[in-house]
Amino acid sequence: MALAGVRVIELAGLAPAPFCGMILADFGAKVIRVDRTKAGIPLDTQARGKQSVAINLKTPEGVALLRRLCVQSDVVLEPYRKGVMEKLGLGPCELLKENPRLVYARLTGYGQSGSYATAAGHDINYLAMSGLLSRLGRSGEKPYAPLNLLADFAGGGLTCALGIVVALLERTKSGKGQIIDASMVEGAAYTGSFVWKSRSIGMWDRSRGENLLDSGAPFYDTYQTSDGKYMAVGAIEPQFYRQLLKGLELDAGDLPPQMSFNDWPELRQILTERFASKTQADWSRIFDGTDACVTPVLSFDQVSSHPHNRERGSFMKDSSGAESPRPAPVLSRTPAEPCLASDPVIGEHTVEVLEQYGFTSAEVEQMLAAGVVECNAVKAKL
Ligand SMILES: C[C@H](CCC[C@@H](C)[C@H]1CC[C@H]2[C@@H]3[C@H](O)C[C@@H]4C[C@H](O)CC[C@]4(C)[C@H]3C[C@H](O)[C@]12C)C(=O)SCCNC(=O)CCNC(=O)[C@H](O)C(C)(C)COP(=O)(O)OP(=O)(O)OC[C@H]1O[C@@H](n2cnc3c(N)ncnc32)[C@H](O)[C@@H]1OP(=O)(O)O
Repeated sequence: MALAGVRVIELAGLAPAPFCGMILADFGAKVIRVDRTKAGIPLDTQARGKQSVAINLKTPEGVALLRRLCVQSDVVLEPYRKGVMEKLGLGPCELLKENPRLVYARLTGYGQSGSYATAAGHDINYLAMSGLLSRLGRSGEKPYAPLNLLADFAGGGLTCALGIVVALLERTKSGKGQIIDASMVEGAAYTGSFVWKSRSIGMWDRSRGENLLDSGAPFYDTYQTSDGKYMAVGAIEPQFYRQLLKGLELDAGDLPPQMSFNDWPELRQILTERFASKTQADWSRIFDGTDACVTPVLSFDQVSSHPHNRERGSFMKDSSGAESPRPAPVLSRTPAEPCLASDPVIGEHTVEVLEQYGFTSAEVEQMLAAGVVECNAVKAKL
């Protein structure tokens, strides 16, 4: 796999850093998640392919141990509030001095500088600060955050993974590591570069929810079908819009012009009534194989059995039968090979990993006895 041989130390976090670590693991990196001792139930749902060591970083021995792990690793990924790692004596100055090849990735909401740098926050706050949230939502309604996808995952975990891969690539030339300051505000804003930069061509001149791509246009929206499901319509270009009308058995001559903003409410009403007259399966049969840009809005239950997704194997099952998306994108020679085994329990690999990193059995025993590290066995499932 593309990242085979890359060793990553991921400090356990809430959602974005675990996703970043999972991407690296899916593409072949060896990712070791550092959990707290006495942590209880693991809350990381993005742990695929990782190993877990439990270390008490509130002890000098725990800190010294982590430093030893970082000396022999390529990447450290930390998701804490600014200053937490420095307080522990694990800041980039210390770690890069000991391992100048280390890529030190810091994934935070507000970044490592600026007046909000130390403030707590979550996806919705970062999205708000990026400007994007002000543009999301329907006409006349308040701004609406689309789950925690944009800041935590697109602007956070994914962007940080890009930073890590780029830094690793650069290291092949310079031989040097570097610090990555991944702010979710900036990552989300960067993901939204199209929105930012297409203001210059008037894409967002109207209020929220009244533009071409923000549910303002009736030909770029969702419609309920007679069985309570939905269809997604993205028929922007005139040639595709004509196919939409054809599938709906509507005559362009009886309708207002496609791009007449003032007539959009009337057009939306016509499309709403038409879509409500048949089931989702009926509409799918009508539009499949056309260029009308009309697709069913699939539920999680429907997604993997849809013929297109099934043909590509876009979703996969783990050893417990749970379904999830296959890693993307697909590389032709060295594709991701996601681990299908169950996620690690906290501290499951403590002894194994420490031995791999050169600790003697006596050292490991001593740290276990002193509560510096913890090793937990997987409970058998009956
Ligand atoms: C919207 C998303 C978040 C969604 C996550 C949800 C899935 C979950 C969030 C809450 C969960 C629920 C909750 O826990 C209650 C239930 C618990 C039950 O067990 C299960 C059900 C629950 C309902 C549970 C269910 C779900 O899991 C939840 C709903 C996001 O937006 S995520 C993005 C968040 N932002 C960031 O990541 C930005 C960067 N980070 C930060 O700004 C801060 O870390 C953050 C997130 C604000 C948290 O601040 P906090 O004060 O808690 O921590 P820090 O200041 O960073 O300091 C960390 C301290 O921990 C020490 N430490 C770290 N590792 C170790 C170790 N191995 N050993 C010892 N100590 C360690 C570290 O030294 C720091 O200590 P100090 O404070 O003394 O410096």
